[in-house]
Amino acid sequence: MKPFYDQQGGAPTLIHQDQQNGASNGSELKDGTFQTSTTIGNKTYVIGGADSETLSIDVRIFDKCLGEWVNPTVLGTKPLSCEGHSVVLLKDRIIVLKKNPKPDDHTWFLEVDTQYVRRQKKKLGTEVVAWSKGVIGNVEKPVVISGPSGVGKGTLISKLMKEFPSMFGFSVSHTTRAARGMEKDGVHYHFSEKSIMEKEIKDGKFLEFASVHGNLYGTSVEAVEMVSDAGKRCILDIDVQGARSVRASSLEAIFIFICPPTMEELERRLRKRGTETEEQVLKRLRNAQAEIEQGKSSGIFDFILYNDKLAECYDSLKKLLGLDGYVTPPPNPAAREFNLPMDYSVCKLDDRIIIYDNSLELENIIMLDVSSLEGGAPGRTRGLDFIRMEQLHIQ
Ligand SMILES: Nc1ncnc2c1ncn2[C@@H]1O[C@H](COP(=O)(O)OP(=O)(O)OP(=O)(O)O)[C@@H](O)[C@H]1O
Ligand SMILES: Nc1nc2c(ncn2[C@@H]2O[C@H](COP(=O)(O)O)[C@@H](O)[C@H]2O)c(=O)[nH]1
Repeated sequence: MKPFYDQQGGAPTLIHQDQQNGASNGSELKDGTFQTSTTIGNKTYVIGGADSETLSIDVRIFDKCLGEWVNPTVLGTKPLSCEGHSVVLLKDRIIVLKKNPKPDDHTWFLEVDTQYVRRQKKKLGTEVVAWSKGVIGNVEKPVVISGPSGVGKGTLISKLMKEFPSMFGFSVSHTTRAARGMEKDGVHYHFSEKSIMEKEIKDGKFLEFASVHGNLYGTSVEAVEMVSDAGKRCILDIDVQGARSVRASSLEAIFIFICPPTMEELERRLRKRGTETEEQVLKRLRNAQAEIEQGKSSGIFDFILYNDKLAECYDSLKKLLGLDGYVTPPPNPAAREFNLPMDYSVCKLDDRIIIYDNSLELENIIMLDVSSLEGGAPGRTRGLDFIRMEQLHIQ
């Protein structure tokens, strides 16, 4: 039996049992809210109730050494509060399985000691936890494309998206630069005010950001996740600084650097495009030299392609993405949904979580395999595998 902590006051109230692996699986409190507690070392993570502003599940920490409650900085998209949930402790994160959930909203992870959380704790100097939504299965790794301005990244990406519309989706970046004539907000970029974008960066909404040619550019977590949630492979068109940040993040991607055949040709393309003032063209060309050096030597990039003849470069790009002659079946979003029963208990066996209801009948027992998780905060946690025990029995 473990103490269960009263949300309101300082005194811990003993109200629940069902202790497994440091996690106590929940109780309804007097005010109708529901909470669970998970103890890791000296800290007890109390998950439950609803944040009155966002209606999301609340997180508080009781620090036994300090003998007091700590309100952590909570990063990531928060799950909406629900009728109840179960928790299971993994090494550095807590799985939160919602009760009576929607088919695509049952599994969440509260990261408490992952690399991302540790980095954020150091940066912010506060207690930090981060939410990450669990997703069944995996999508192919995102593709990061970098290269100097005018080299032809956008042209190559457009060709790819046109030829394989159901396979690729574009990560729409935020930028503080002004829109060009034909550019549409929300399609080419999310054109943002600097102060708003800076606030969102501070709130942890960006996977990466950088000051490029005098403006702020950034990839929001949401931009990448929207593409992945649609079952498509995400393409990011970002500069070398951004690629470096993504390389250091939990997003596993393929990194491709596009080089111009010569600096003269790069200048010719930039001028011919006619979208920049003379001053901006000169600035972009000055930056190009350093970007090419870093692109070739930094070790960030898995592949370097020269965009001399467009058709040849495009063919090479398709080849390295495994698309030469290969017909990929369209994604099936339904395969990434699963229904949990209305009410259930959980227990953990190694890398498997057993989900069962009171009947204990085989047909109502589900196994969640978490041995192949990928990604995580600040994005989704992929690789969930739900298996009905009934299916295993038949095989
Ligand atoms: N292989 C090529 N040969 C000749 N022109 C090209 C080639 N590839 C692209 N272009 C042209 O070069 C110009 C710049 O291309 P694009 O806008 O795709 O560059 P970019 O790398 O996306 O630039 P930015 O980083 O500024 O967005 C465009 O006018 C495009 O039509
Ligand atoms: N680090 C990031 N760089 C980005 C992002 N979106 C675009 N870019 C890069 O900026 C330059 C200039 O783009 P332009 O549209 O103004 O010509 C180019 O190198 C892009 O790759 C981003 O989200 N993050």
